[in-house]
Amino acid sequence: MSVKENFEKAKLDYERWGVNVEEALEKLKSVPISIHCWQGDDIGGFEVNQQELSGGIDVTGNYPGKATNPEQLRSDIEKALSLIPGKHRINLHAIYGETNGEVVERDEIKPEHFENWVNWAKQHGIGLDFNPTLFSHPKAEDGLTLAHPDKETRDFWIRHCIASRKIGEYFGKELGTPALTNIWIPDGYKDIPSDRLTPRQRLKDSLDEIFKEEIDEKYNIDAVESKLFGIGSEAYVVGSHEFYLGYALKNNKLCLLDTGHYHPTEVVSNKISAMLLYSDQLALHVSRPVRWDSDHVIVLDDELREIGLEIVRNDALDKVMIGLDFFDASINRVAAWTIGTRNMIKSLLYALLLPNDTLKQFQEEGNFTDRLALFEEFKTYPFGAIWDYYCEQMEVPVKEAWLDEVKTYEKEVLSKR
Ligand SMILES: C[C@H](O)[C@H](O)[C@@H](O)C(=O)CO
Ligand SMILES: [Mn+2]
Repeated sequence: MSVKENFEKAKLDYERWGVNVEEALEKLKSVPISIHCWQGDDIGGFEVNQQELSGGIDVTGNYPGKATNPEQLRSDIEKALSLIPGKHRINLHAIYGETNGEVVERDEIKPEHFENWVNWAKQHGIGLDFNPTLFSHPKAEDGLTLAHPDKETRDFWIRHCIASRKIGEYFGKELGTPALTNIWIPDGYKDIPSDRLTPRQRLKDSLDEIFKEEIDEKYNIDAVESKLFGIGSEAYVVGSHEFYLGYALKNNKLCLLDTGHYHPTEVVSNKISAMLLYSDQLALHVSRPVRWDSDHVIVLDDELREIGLEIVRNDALDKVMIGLDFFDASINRVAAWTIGTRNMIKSLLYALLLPNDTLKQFQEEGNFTDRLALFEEFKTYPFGAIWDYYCEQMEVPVKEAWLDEVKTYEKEVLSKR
């Protein structure tokens, strides 16, 4: 049977429960996933005076072929985009600027250093998102940046964040879609602090300074990303969830929830509905923490499906800005992007294909038997046939056919680096 014939047959199963499959596919097409560029080069970046990765994050593995310059990185992203259905966005860090061999300090980065990225994004009709980089730098060596006790150090990072928002604004103006500029800092302590308040007070003041200048949200949207712990900040992280939740609500900023930044059994899927009652939008870094914030490539597991469900059934596809944040250097990096991003999209499709209204009604009626029965039966509905058809429609490889393309690319391009 052809992909289309399989689809037509599968569609009937879903339609019996009132699911409009064509409508689901149309909706899915309009959802951009912000794909993080840093999977392609193990968060190295292109600074002339490149430093070792720091900030309590780590990339393990040494699979050959990583991108070592912007052209290679863009070419690898293009390859991945050609294997992922839909129109997506690319998320950059400040260390991915291009400065023509010149050392440009982080507090002096300018839109012009990202001109090539913007031209490339225009060529591909995609949006760009941005992140200041407050790690892998001598001024962040002791693990403190915006909360640093030393004013000069703090001011340096404040200027970096201000410069980053301007770059976000530039992306938004040039590309006609607002950039999400997300601030994540590593600040914290390895051991039990004697004062938790003072660093948080300093972080709050630094953020106030960074956001002093209003930037039109048509061009740039600010987000702040919390964390629970990192390597070297096991006992205390200044920018905790409660810290940023409060800050974001009070200052009309977006909270960015990274799925690896909570206690091992604490799930982001359960936070989405609660937070959307109090803020119009929120942002995600979807990652897969294996026992810690390990940033494994996301798989279609229960939590990823639950995240998709929470976004879809709460009608929040345009309220939750979905970004990815994983980095695995032990496998082909183009494959890592492809697997992870296809999984994110699959989770949304899975959610769009559930009879969500019926399931909600069961719950309201106290009919928990039917609720559980349907949840479980739908797990073996012919979801794959709908997904395959979507891929075919979007002109990307069906099933694992994309893997052959990655292998060819590895043979012809990556292995020659
Ligand atoms: C490189 C990313 O910005 C970084 O991973 C950050 O988002 C994070 O999640 C740190 O743990
Ligand atoms: Mn993150």
